[in-house]
Amino acid sequence: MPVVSDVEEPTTDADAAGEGLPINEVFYSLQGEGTLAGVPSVFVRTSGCNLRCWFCDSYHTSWEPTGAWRDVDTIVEEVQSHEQANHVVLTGGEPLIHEESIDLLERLDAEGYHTTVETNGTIYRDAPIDLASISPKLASSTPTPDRDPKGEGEWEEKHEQNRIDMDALSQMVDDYETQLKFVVTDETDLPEITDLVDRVRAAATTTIADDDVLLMPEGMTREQLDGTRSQVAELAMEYGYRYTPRLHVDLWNDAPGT
Ligand SMILES: C[S@@+](CC[C@H](N)C(=O)[O-])C[C@H]1O[C@@H](n2cnc3c(N)ncnc32)[C@H](O)[C@@H]1O
Ligand SMILES: Nc1nc2[nH]cc(C(=O)O)c2c(=O)[nH]1
Ligand code: SF4
Ligand SMILES: [Mg+2]
Repeated sequence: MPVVSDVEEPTTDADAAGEGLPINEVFYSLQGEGTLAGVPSVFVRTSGCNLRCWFCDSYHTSWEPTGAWRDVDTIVEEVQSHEQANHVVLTGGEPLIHEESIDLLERLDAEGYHTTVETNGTIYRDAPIDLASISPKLASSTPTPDRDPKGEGEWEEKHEQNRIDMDALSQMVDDYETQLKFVVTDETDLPEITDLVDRVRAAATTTIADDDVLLMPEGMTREQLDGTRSQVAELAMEYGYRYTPRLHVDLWNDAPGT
């Protein structure tokens, strides 16, 4: 598979290294996260990200971006080959760094699909998105030198500077049906979550209910989730937020294409 040149900044058609989108994988599975967990869905995973979470479970779209450029027609054909699915999840990497994601979402919408976009919430795009599944990144995601999976903390400052964009977040909340899905490492994340939710509520016109706020345990394997899920479930009850499992990890652990 041709390796994608590092895509870290939002692209325009003119900037893009090729026609279409850098695609890491397309696969059919059950939505594993959030309010639509359990729904059969085709996943389209773009490559390239503007952040570097130390725990990123999609290392080959962020720390080592890998994929092949595919045009929108080819991607839509591959989605349609999974005939049972009515739902498509566009994820990454960060899918909204690519302007061409808008074309893909428009085509999928025209074909009648329900679209979910998994996004870190730092880039706003005007597109037919049925569910914006926003996962704002907390301080505990920052790749400090002791937690850097690749180098020695070279991304720490840039990640820290770019992980929250209140304008993009509030515009997304106002324009789309939204869930705010936080990766929780332990109880020390909660004050930052409540503060961030308050700030988005103040900046947006749309009401954000407590059950639109989801706590998801950190962990890319069953073993890691064994160490986080009970505590995160208790925290959801304590704060009145929704708990979301990582159903795909419970079912298939960290198998590729799930
Ligand atoms: C790989 S990201 C791609 C979409 C986008 N870049 C984002 O972060 O939302 C897909 C989802 O996986 C979550 N995620 C990534 N690594 C994780 C981990 N180790 N444990 C739990 N969730 C994780 C992200 O927070 C996000 O909700
Ligand atoms: N089954 C399954 N559900 C998911 N929901 C969000 C995912 C993602 O990586 O964005 C994901 C994923 O990778 N697999
Ligand atoms: S924002 Fe998403 S894709 Fe980017 S590094 Fe973090 S979890 Fe991975
Ligand atoms: Mg995933």
